Amino acid sequence: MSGTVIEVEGLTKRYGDNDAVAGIDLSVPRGEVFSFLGPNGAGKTTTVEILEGFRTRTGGSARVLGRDPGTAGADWRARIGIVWQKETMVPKLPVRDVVRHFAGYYPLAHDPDEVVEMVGLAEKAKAMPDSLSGGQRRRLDVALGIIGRPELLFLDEPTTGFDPRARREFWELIQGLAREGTTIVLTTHYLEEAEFLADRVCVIAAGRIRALDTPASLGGRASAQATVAWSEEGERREVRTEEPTRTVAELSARFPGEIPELSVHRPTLEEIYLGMIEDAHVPEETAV
Ligand SMILES: Nc1ncnc2c1ncn2[C@@H]1O[C@H](COP(=O)(O)OP(=O)(O)OP(=O)(O)O)[C@@H](O)[C@H]1O
Repeated sequence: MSGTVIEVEGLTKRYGDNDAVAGIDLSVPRGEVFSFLGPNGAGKTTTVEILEGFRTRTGGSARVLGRDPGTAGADWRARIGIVWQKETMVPKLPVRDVVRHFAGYYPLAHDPDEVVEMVGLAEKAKAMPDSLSGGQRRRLDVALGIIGRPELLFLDEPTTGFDPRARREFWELIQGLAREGTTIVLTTHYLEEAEFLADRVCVIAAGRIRALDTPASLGGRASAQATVAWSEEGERREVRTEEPTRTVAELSARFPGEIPELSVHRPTLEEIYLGMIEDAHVPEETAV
């Protein structure tokens, strides 16, 4: 099935005199991995929870899987998976039985044993949830988010507490789901996670979209100047240029062998992101 999964226009949410969401427009096509980035208090969770149907909006329109999330019912909810920022409440049962229990809520659920395997918990299938490590407990949350074979999966800071290998395995799991056509909305504070997983990144600050682009092009990153640095006559030299290859070729002609301590640096997603957040005049203590 093709088409648009999320369509939002002029979305607002006001708490007292605080515009938590101050007019957001966005559209997410089926099969996309769409990531929200932004400092604490930017309005990401508020936006996502409106889309999940767990918060009311003050203004604007929202369509998710063709329905208004403010009024859509249980059949719509069964098509959505959510991995919350906080641990999902689970019954006091072994991991495998918890997943089996949640599978019972969905008409098209995956095989629970397969999902336990998919999230890397096969060895812990008989363990009680409160005996799991932080990262393993998070994997159980992910299992419960995907057990219903959702068309649209919301992931709110899903890899908090994961060790690097577990994070990499999780990314591969999410890539696999995306390849199968699941649309994924990811909220994260890990820039490398957004860069690895997201087709597009939406930077939100103070309730507004500051940028929406692919990770490679965000904030003019693709065409941003590179810094070529090297050492010469005991000093560190550097040039900022849009043509680093030409600079390296010129240096190569000047030096007989290796160019001493050559480095070519393009802005990372993190540098671009931090620059945007500064431009948005967000107080430092609330930034990522
Ligand atoms: N229930 C609420 N009542 C009043 N204000 C709220 C409520 N929920 C959120 N806010 C305010 O709305 C703004 C946006 O909060 P939100 O939780 O959406 O931010 P966020 O981008 O998800 O932040 P974080 O990265 O810390 O999770 C903040 O100023 C917050 O204090």
